[in-house]
Amino acid sequence: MAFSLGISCFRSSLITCNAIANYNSNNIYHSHSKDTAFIRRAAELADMSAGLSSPHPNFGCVITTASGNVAGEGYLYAQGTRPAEVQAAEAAGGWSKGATAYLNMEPGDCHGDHTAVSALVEAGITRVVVGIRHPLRHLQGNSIRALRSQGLQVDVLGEDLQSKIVEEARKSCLLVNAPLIHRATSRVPFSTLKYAMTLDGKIAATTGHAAWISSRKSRERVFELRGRSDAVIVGGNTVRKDNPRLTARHGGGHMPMRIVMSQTLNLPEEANLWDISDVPTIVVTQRGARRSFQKLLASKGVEVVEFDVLNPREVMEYFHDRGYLSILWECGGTLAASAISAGVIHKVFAFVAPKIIGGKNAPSPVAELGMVEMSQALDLIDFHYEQVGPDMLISGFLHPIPEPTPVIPSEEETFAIDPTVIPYESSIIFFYKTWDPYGALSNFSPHPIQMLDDNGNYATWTTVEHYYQAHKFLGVNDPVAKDCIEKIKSAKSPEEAARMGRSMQRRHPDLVRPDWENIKIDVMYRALKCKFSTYPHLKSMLLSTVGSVLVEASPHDLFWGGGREGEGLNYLGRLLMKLRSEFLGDSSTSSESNCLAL
Ligand SMILES: NC(=O)C1=CN([C@@H]2O[C@H](COP(=O)(O)OP(=O)(O)OC[C@H]3O[C@@H](n4cnc5c(N)ncnc54)[C@H](OP(=O)(O)O)[C@@H]3O)[C@@H](O)[C@H]2O)C=CC1
Ligand SMILES: Nc1c(N[C@@H]2O[C@H](COP(=O)(O)O)[C@@H](O)[C@H]2O)[nH]c(=O)[nH]c1=O
Repeated sequence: MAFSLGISCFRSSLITCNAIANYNSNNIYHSHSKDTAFIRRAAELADMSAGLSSPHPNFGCVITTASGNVAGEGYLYAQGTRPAEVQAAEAAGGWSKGATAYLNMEPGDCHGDHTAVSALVEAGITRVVVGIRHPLRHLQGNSIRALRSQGLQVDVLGEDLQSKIVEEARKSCLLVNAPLIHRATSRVPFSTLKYAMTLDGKIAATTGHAAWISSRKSRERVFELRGRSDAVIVGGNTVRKDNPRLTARHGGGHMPMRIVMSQTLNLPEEANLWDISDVPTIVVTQRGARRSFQKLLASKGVEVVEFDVLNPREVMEYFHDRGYLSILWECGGTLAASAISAGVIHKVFAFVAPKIIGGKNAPSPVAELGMVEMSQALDLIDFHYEQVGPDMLISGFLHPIPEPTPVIPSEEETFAIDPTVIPYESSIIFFYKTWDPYGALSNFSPHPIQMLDDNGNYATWTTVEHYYQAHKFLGVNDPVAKDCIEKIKSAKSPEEAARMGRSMQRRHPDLVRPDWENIKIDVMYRALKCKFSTYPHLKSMLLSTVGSVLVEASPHDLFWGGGREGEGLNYLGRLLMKLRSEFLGDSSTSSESNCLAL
């Protein structure tokens, strides 16, 4: 079938085409080799839209005939456009009958229309090989189940197919959607630190002059990296020294937001970054810093966001909550060291130019990390070397890509908490973000509660999270604690309330009520009982989950959440299951006594 390779491989790298062609001509690979070669091709296709549109899940699909020829290919250009599977099936036409489809990732059926699944079924595909399950929990497994229920054979790498080469191919699928996997498993976006340095390890001359260290070709590569990111971030000093633009000048592609981190706000009044005609800029700063300068920035249309504590982790958590998937750090060594220390940098791209500038005080890419012995050095994982023009690009990971598959907690343990869960027949309901299915179980769901305060008056709390966070400081005889309660109470969002409560607790543990650790579960239970008593539809939803284990899928909160690997204590899930039992045990259960159930 000569049609296949000629048409389908024109966009692929030579290596992949050769691998497939070799397979066809020599037939030397066993079945895993064939499957993994096509899965890698699907991942390669999936990567094609990166940088063209705003980052989104990357999907690629390859359809092959029984004899191993490529009949059709496709990749998702952007969210909401025609799915990769639809395009591949159309390209394959009649050759789809009895064919195998290779998908780098399980399709996500966000809108309930099963477009990708239907396309494969209607095309007559009989086998589907999936690189990874969808990392978002409410979508995970749905399409695989739907395909299997239609009689298709579905093989998932690492589950139904296992070997060293399968693991390697699976890794390419994890890589192509690393930002989405991070979104599903951690509280911060996927961050890449990029810098250009001379052969003697300097990112600027002693004077601070840095234009340019790397070659034009390397800098064009940087434009492409920017286009693949949701935002580019620099520190105040880079703005002062370089007056950067930070735009992705790679030809009509996606433009990332620009973020400046500055504690002092001692920044120039005129700067390229304050020109927001092409793309917006956000300045994040310390609360109260140079209010007059903040006004000036606002008058230019630059958004200013104040933080109680301006550090890379808080800033990244904030941008995660704003929905950012991936961030490119193009700062100098000072901020880079701070970000690495905070554990928010996942990947490094270092362009090394074959030139020497010298200078005892010339800056280097990463400033003080507090390490004293070489044995403490951070080792890069999965590193890669590539020549770009005259420069060498070294890239690698500081942290492995997290495993997206959730670990299921033991059913016996759950039965002990809630006897309505029948061991071996239960299912798990994960909840986390309020927009997810069962998102209303989250403490961040927008359901105000009214609870009696110390003065015998009913006070309204915007969310359970507001109530919970503020109660850390209740009864403490200190004006700062009282002020903090009021601030948390009027926080615009539960995210903000949580940030305030947590950071105050970290910075001023002396202001937290002394009995907090003993009473926090009761405080939470009271608020939850009030919420679910106040809103009948929420109570019905909770009751509809009978028989299921409820797990708050928070990867970072190991007390209230289930943790990344099921290692969390899942106290929120436990309390909800306890409340469910209480509601079931007595249909006339009164509402929480301190609660004004509407
Ligand atoms: N070759 C390359 O790839 C690059 C080279 N450079 C060069 O590096 C030099 C600047 O490096 P450097 O001074 O390290 O600049 P940075 O970009 O690291 O900026 C440091 C500034 O970041 C702000 N900041 C805010 N929060 C924090 C925090 N938690 N930790 C640390 N910093 C924070 C502060 O700004 P503020 O003082 O306003 O409060 C601080 O002074 C310039 O000469 C520039 O040309 C810069 C980027 C890339
Ligand atoms: N000097 C240097 C880099 N410096 C980075 O690029 C920014 C300038 O971007 P722009 O104004 O958009 O061209 C600058 O502030 C710093 O973050 N990058 C590189 O790839 N190579 C280089 O040699």
